[in-house]
Amino acid sequence: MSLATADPFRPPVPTTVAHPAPQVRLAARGLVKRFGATVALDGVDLDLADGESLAVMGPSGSGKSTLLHCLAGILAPDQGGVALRGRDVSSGSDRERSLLRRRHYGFVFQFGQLLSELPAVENVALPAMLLGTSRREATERARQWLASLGLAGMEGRRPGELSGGQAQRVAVARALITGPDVVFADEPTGALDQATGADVMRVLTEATRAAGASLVVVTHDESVAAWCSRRLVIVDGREVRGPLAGAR
Ligand SMILES: Nc1ncnc2c1ncn2[C@@H]1O[C@H](COP(=O)(O)OP(=O)(O)OP(=O)(O)O)[C@@H](O)[C@H]1O
Repeated sequence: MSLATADPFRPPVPTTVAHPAPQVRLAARGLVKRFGATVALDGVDLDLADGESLAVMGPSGSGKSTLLHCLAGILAPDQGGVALRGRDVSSGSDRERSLLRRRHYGFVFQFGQLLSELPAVENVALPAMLLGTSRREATERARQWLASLGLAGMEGRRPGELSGGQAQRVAVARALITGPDVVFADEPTGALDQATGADVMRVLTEATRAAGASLVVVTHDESVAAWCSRRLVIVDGREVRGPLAGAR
């Protein structure tokens, strides 16, 4: 049995349809990014398949966040490129990359980055409204997402009235409400204790997979990476392969 959804905006419901073999969804080739004299990325290649979850690991300052930002179109690489379903998405203008992020990507950050003055339901509904969905429809979808992630009854709470783990669940719902192709998470459990972090990773990986999105997680933490299907280790802006990679 697999999980799929006819309407990508709604929480997934179980079905029994067969899926075709996974395809490469996001591909990066020869990514180089410099900040002045610092070479943050020094020729990174990457293929992310449909439904795959990838942990990006490595020491502090190795280029993990820079890689995530280049993959997600937040930064333009100095050399190389990124393709989403075969279409180049790294060379557009700031505005084009901003639209790309809104339409095709979801984001979960270390501290959630929810809007503190808005209740949870409005935080979740906002990305759908920015894509043109009516407030009523977006609010209904947001309620469904919050309920499906275990937050029924907390729709009206502001971020300051939620625990860290609850706030990250809201962030996961907000990342998924637009039916993204890829969800990017930068240290999503960095502000949480071990048990709460594991709970957030379970929700993040299960909900992302069920929604048909691929996932990229930047983390220092082996126990967080263990939730992902594959890992990429970078040191000094380059991928490290082989047994040493697992030891880091
Ligand atoms: N906006 C920037 N301006 C200048 N240097 C930067 C900038 N962003 C990143 N760097 C540098 O690029 C290198 C890679 O940084 P990056 O944040 O990608 O590393 P990281 O692996 O995510 O680190 P951490 O685990 O500590 O968050 C570092 O030397 C960093 O100082």
